Amino acid sequence: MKQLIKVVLQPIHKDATLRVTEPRVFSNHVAVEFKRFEMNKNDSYQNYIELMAVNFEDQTTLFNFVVKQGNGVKGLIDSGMSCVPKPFIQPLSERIATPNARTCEAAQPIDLSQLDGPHHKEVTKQIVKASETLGVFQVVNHGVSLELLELLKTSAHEFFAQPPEKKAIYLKEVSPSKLVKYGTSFVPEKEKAIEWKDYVSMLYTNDREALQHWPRPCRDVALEFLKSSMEMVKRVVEVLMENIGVRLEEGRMNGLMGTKMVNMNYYPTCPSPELTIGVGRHSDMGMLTVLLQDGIGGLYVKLDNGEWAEIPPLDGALVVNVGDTLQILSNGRYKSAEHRVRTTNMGSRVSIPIFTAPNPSEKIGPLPEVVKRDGVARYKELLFQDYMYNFFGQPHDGKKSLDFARAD
Ligand SMILES: O=C(O)CCC(=O)C(=O)O
Ligand SMILES: [Fe+2]
Repeated sequence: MKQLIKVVLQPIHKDATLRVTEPRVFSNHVAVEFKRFEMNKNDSYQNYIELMAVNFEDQTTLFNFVVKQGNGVKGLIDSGMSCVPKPFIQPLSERIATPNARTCEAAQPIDLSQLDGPHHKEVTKQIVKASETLGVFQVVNHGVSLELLELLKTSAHEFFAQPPEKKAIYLKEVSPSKLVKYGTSFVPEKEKAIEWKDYVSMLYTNDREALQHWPRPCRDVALEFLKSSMEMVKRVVEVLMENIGVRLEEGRMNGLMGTKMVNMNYYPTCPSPELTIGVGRHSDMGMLTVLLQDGIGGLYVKLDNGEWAEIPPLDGALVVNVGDTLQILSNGRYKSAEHRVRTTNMGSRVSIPIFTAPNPSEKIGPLPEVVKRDGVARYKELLFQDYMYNFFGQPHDGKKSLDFARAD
């Protein structure tokens, strides 16, 4: 909504020029953008300035400010907003009432340096058990340097600390590269309530394109993270495949792991965390996700009994979770993790996931070896691009995404 507000200026001297470009807040719900103003020497000392007022009580204006113009949830908080606006208020069923102190098996990390040594069997067992039950575990000695983990968190903060106009160039409608997308929430146009999260995602094709197109504050560390974790991801997939009697040829393995993407998530501090969510209940669509979270915490996974447990931040550890594709390939033996993120008023949280998924043109469906043993295929065979298209077309809704692939 545009409003004309009259303001009486008392210039310091006759040729005063007012240069205020940052949005400011006059009250809880009005942000004001000043336009450059130059005194007309012939005018009297009293003058008017046209102000553009953004009324955050108007939901369309708020949506445009946050989502369409790319100010993000961070822009809202930076403008002085001290309460949660309506479009972010979750229905009761989705809210996380009290921070749940309960933790789960994933509190005990798996030591990957032991995978190819005398403890191979034991470590394999731990990975398999976690993938068959929770769908998530944490790993240490994963081959990614601890310095890099620190740098990743710093550069995520650096990216989001930039002024909105620097980030908004990567909004999907205008981004100079198809590889990079910046935004807020998951599918904000379709959601009942918007998630309290800004993100930037960087799709990997090759090193040259990553260095050319990924945003400067994070490209080098994000690329290093991707490259130094990929060996570990492939090894974990191999272990899980071996366990179900499957040996993937190199070409098929590369096809199933052909899509790689690094995201940086930013969850601004939230004035009323009990009303919002950082990310709603969902599973990831791909093979495996590797995630670095900072020390703030708030990542929850759903247990078999329907309760939620926190995956506690562990210094130097990475979270690994099973995605829908791996559930489909294994005919349901491995479970994609249903997870969600709570918000907090303790500070802004960052997390950096790497998603691995099949090439769009790759066929996915239960692997023949497993179907033969199970005597039934629980999922259909389909092109990964169809699964992906459906996944990104719906708001987060737990593991409903898998229904798309279920055998009739
Ligand atoms: O921030 C987190 O801890 C999890 C983020 C997540 O689930 C996702 O980006 O898919
Ligand atoms: Fe996720």
